[in-house]
Amino acid sequence: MPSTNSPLIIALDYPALAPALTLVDALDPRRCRVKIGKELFTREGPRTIDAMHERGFEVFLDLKFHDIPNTVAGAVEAAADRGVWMVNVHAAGGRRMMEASAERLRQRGLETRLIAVTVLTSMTDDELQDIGVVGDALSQVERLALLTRDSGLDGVVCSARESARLRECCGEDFLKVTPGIRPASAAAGDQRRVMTPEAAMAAGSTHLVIGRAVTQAPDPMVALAEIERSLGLAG
Ligand SMILES: O=C(O)c1cc(=O)[nH]c(=O)n1[C@@H]1O[C@H](COP(=O)(O)O)[C@@H](O)[C@H]1O
Repeated sequence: MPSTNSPLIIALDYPALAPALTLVDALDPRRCRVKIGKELFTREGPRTIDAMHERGFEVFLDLKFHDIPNTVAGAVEAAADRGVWMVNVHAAGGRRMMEASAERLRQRGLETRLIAVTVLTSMTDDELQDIGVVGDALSQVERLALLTRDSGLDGVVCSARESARLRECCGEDFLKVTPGIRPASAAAGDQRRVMTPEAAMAAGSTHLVIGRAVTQAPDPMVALAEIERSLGLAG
């Protein structure tokens, strides 16, 4: 499978495989990776992963596992056995859950990257208070990122607004996968902690997850090319 140096991950949030393939067949696996999330996976299952691999794309399986250690380690192992490039869990599942998952991949010699969601990019400081979190999003993300790093994972999902802080406390190599990416002209929708692609890369994000700004654009390929141009990536 050809690997790509592009930081771009296109979120295939579609209700069926057919429209996802329509987009993917216009994309180039040397220019981006793709993300399969809860909606597409629940409707169409593991064949979605195989369809992307057949087309040469590396896959981020975004199912955000959050359960007891034994269950999550088994789910992470199952994802890795399907050959995905990256899989995620919720850092709120705690140290033992994350350690068990990372250890399972190591024992099996599986190279799938394992990352943890810190604070969802749709959440605000007020919403964190509602669920009993003391402190703002930035300090909660930092706390969970350090826990994730100490549990032996490869990185986190966070908003780009936290990338600069995490670069300082967790280093350049620790993956900072950032959704909530919005070109200046795009609507935020349900996202709250958003940033433009250029600002996110400058802040230290290692990967940008981009969904509706491309998939819902009048011409997705024009929208993607514009993002690549803004980042100085060869189109
Ligand atoms: O883990 C994720 O990918 C994720 C974490 C997070 O905190 N926020 C977030 O938006 N995501 C995902 O990233 C994608 C963002 O999509 P857009 O808002 O359309 O760009 C969706 O597929 C979300 O499920």
